[in-house]
Amino acid sequence: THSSRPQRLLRAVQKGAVRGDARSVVANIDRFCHHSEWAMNIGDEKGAILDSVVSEVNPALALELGTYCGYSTVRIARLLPPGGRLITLEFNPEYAAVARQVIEWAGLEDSVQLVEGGSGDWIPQLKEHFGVQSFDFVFLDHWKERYLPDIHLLEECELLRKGTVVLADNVVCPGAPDYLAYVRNSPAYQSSYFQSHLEYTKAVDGLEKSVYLGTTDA
Ligand SMILES: O=c1[nH]cnc2c(O)c(F)c(-c3ccc(F)cc3)cc12
Ligand SMILES: [Mg+2]
Repeated sequence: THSSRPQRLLRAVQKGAVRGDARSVVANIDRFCHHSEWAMNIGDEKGAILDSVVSEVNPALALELGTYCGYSTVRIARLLPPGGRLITLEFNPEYAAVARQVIEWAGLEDSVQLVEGGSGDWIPQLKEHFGVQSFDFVFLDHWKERYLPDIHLLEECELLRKGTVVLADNVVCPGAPDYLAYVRNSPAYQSSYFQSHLEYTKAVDGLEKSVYLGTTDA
């Protein structure tokens, strides 16, 4: 009946962070991961790059694939403009349960909608279920094998518009070579790489930022 790592991470937030203070939730998760247990949050170094891209896009509507414990969910949601919304998809129910509580501790539950389920099943339902047209910003941080099929699915479901920014974590470690080859070679994207380090370690990792240019169809 031992706790899980996500549950220990949540306890660290509830113990150390100020309720309603998103910055302190982020700081306490980073402290926990630096000093107690590594966890696969984007972390402070790559998180600063995420913050700068989100601030530049200033999305009214954002999508995150892969919530985990809600660390990047909080980083993104705290930067949304008034009325801005973030939809985040998580496959693992245990992660989702922890993430809901982390998001609530940060006081961001009103601008975040967490959906439990697989991205492959949910992406085709987002328009009718949430009444969304297209996303201004998409963050890929779920599973490297899903990056390529899911960006194709987002295109097919017309959930991207000219100028939508797609940011992908872990393009080096664990790596998503097929995804990188696609966004870097497709005329539909203007792609750029931000070198950084794997969260809480010295290993190299990076983020790929890809701006959707739309299709050449008439
Ligand atoms: O599966 C993942 N989904 C989303 N993000 C991840 C991540 O940021 C990681 F560092 C890692 C990771 C896990 C173990 C390692 F040894 C290295 C990276 C995995 C994921
Ligand atoms: Mg990641």
